[in-house]
Amino acid sequence: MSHRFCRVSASELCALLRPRRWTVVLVTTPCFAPIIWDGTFDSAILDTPFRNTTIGLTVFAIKRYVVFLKVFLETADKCFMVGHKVNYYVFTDQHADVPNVLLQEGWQVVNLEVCNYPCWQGVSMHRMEMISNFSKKCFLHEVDYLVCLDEDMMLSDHLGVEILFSLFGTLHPGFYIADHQTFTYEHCSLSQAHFPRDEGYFYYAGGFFGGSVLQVHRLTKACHQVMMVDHTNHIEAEWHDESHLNKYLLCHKPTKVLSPEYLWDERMLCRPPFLRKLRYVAMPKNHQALWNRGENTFSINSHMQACPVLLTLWLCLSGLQVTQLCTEKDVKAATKLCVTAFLQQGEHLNSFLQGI
Ligand SMILES: CC(=O)N[C@H]1[C@@H](OP(=O)(O)OP(=O)(O)OC[C@H]2O[C@@H](n3ccc(=O)[nH]c3=O)[C@H](O)[C@@H]2O)O[C@H](CO)[C@H](O)[C@@H]1O
Ligand SMILES: [Mn+2]
Repeated sequence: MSHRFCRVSASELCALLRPRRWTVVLVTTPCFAPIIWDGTFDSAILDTPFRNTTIGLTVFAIKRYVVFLKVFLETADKCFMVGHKVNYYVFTDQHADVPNVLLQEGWQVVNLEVCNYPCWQGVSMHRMEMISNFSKKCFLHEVDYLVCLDEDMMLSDHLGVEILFSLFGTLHPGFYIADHQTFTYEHCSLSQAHFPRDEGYFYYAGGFFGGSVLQVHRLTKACHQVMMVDHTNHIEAEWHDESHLNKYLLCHKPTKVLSPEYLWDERMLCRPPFLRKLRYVAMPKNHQALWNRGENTFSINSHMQACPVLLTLWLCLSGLQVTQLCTEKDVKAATKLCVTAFLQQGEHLNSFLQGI
């Protein structure tokens, strides 16, 4: 009987056994859907089967959000689906202010006239209705896939066909390493977005989802319908369309999941070393300037009383001034991100809390 050992010197053996600084990231969901990170795909191989594919990108620039459009389009032109055919669908009520951005040959911007809603929640939530309506009316005949993005963001690295599949969602950057218990699913049992606490593996971001036109049509139609049921019952899910998107993706598992490379906010979050690329990042946003004076104004005191430690903590971590948290939405976002801060800064926070 022969022993088949390979010859390894003592120093090589030491090197092999020495623990390395590996970072383990999840690359499939429990349903075996791939989770897309840098290094898990090869664009050169993937581009060929998608050669004749047309991709539709939906983006909303309603009211003052039109100010973000120029940078959004300019950066998308450089990074989004390079080498493939893209139709940009810009839903807007501000036609006169849509910038004339020179795009790659064959690409086009299609302006879609839509109405606005008095508050930002209304605009954000009605995106589902508008995407659903236009999917049926034209997208189904014009493109193969739809990518539905927030517009107050910019592309900062390659974002290509590796994301395409029948239905995909993006891990929310605030919760990709968070404990399942902290996910901000809708816990009010009266809402259609209600999510039992012991279900769901991932928390998805409202600002980046997509898939085949048929699947996106189904998703947006279903989300709109349940939001209307909530509306009739005078209920609004805490995270609006994002809450309903999460509920939908619990019941209809995505076939691909995008890592937080595909949605990040450098001002709010510490970038971990394993996040090798940031492909789509938040632009700085001043809510006061975006909204009309008096609209959505909010007194911080009531929330500070409700949750003073969380808010103080978040303010310290983010370096924000109290005066910058001027709207209810800001404070909600602060509280949501505070959970992340707790998880990411664990050690520091313990000592910080002891000092309070
Ligand atoms: C990055 C991300 O995951 N963002 C989600 C998050 O908040 P965000 O704080 O990112 O929401 P937001 O203020 O960016 O609003 C969502 C989007 O609606 C559009 N818009 C909004 C208001 C307006 O007056 N005009 C206008 O055009 C615009 O395209 C914007 O990007 O949670 C929201 C629901 O609470 C949505 O699910 C967002 O997609
Ligand atoms: Mn946004």
